[in-house]
Amino acid sequence: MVKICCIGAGYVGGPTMAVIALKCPSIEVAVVDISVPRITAWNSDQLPIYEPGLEEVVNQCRGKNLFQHTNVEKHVSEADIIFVSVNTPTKTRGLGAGKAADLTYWESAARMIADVSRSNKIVVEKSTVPRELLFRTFLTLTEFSLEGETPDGQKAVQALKDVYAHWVPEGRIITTNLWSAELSKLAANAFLAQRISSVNAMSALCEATGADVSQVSHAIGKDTRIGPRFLNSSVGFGGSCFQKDILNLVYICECNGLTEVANYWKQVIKVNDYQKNRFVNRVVSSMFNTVSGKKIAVLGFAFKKDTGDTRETPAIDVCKGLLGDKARLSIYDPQVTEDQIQRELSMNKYDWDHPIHLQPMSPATVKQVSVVWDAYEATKDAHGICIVTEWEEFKTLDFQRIFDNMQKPAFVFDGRNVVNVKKLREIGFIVYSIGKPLDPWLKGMPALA
Ligand SMILES: NC(=O)c1ccc[n+]([C@@H]2O[C@H](COP(=O)([O-])OP(=O)(O)OC[C@H]3O[C@@H](n4cnc5c(N)ncnc54)[C@H](O)[C@@H]3O)[C@@H](O)[C@H]2O)c1
Ligand SMILES: O=c1ccn([C@@H]2O[C@H](COP(=O)(O)OP(=O)(O)O[C@H]3O[C@H](CO)[C@@H](O)[C@H](O)[C@H]3O)[C@@H](O)[C@H]2O)c(=O)[nH]1
Repeated sequence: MVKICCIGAGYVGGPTMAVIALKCPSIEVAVVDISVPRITAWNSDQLPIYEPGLEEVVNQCRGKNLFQHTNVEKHVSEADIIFVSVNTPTKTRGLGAGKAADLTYWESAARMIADVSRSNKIVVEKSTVPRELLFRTFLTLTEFSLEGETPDGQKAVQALKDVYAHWVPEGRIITTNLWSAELSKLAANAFLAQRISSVNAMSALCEATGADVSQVSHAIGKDTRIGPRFLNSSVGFGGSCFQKDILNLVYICECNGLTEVANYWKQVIKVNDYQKNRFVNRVVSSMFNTVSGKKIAVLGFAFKKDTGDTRETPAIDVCKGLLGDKARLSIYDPQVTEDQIQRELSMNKYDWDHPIHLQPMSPATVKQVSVVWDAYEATKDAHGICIVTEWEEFKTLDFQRIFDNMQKPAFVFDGRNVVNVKKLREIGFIVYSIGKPLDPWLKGMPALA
């Protein structure tokens, strides 16, 4: 039986291995991690990650051909194929700070593989690691063959293809050289993020002119060369990948002396920051230029719907912006705990990407923030509502009931275009919906970042 071991039981390692186990009953999959709480959670009914369908997949395979362990060395030494999916945060200090990947965790995993391996191993890199470093680290630590060019390398490529061929059609498994693979990954995310920054840049222009960004997206999406997907204007993109991958791309460009290319991609992040600032400024300027002491309900904290993941979520910047203006926040998200929200709001930029067990145990609680388990509780007596994540349940809230229980004038700031603006205005709300024609109240209150 082929044995796969995955180092890192996080957002990538956990679900990827669950799918491999499901699709390949003939392969034994061990997921290992240095974090005891994370492994304990994977072995419990409360998985450490929320994703629709994940629990069902794990339940089907756990104990059969899918196992989660903390004994990292044992399972690495027994495996034929080792996936590395440890975290590679953005460096916070030193060379490449704010751009390059911090490879501390990755290097320790690589050293451990070299230490415990007594037979040939295929190492599959899932972490975002610059190929030069990968190459050098393994070359110096082991007798290592890289790329598909050598006969051993070809065998490794075939073994990996055989795993994916269990469910991916042959024609869709692409093999490339290492630089192409690395740049493809970074470019895919950079292109997607650029698309969102483009539509978000249009949203500002729509507000200034009276156009409706949803209509513009719909119209341009009809052109098959553009396509309709990934054109939803928002308060900004988040998630663990887009910003980090663009920063990596920028770093590679700069290392190659390509300043103009680096600046082009940097602009995607700048527009994303602009969009988050613009949203906060709209809130503050609409509410008589001050939110000091006012209760603001924040609906949604995850970086997108259907996940409890809060890494780089725009909610962090929105909340910090409002807290900076001394607002009191009441936050509700169906999948994010109070501890997680408090942790995010008290953490420095980039610290989030370190494993949770290496973060401060009890982060300082942000006193102006309360976290509640119900949208009605969050909005009770609030002066304004900010919708930051597009959870389906926010579309079907009883807004009349919410309006009746709020301070007046009652404001809704929809950062995800989920509410029915017309209906809410009829109820009596003053509504701002990103990229939509402005409420008469908001006209003449320009919110520039
Ligand atoms: N999140 C995504 O969708 C995504 C997609 C593609 C690639 N990536 C890349 O994959 C990597 C992992 O991302 P993630 O989102 O799963 O991160 P994560 O923080 O959720 O998980 C990483 C895990 O690795 C563990 N770990 C760290 N060092 C270890 C070691 N030496 N031995 C054993 N375990 C160790 C940590 O405890 C943590 O549980 C990152 O480099 C990321 O950039 C992420
Ligand atoms: O029209 C859109 C689509 C997305 N978003 C936002 O963009 C961010 C990223 O969304 P999405 O790409 O769906 O989530 P990720 O899980 O970050 O997935 C991205 O990053 C992964 C890790 O690299 C890749 O595997 C995926 O292909 C890539 O889409 C989120 O904040 C979304 O709310 C928008 O604002 N408007």
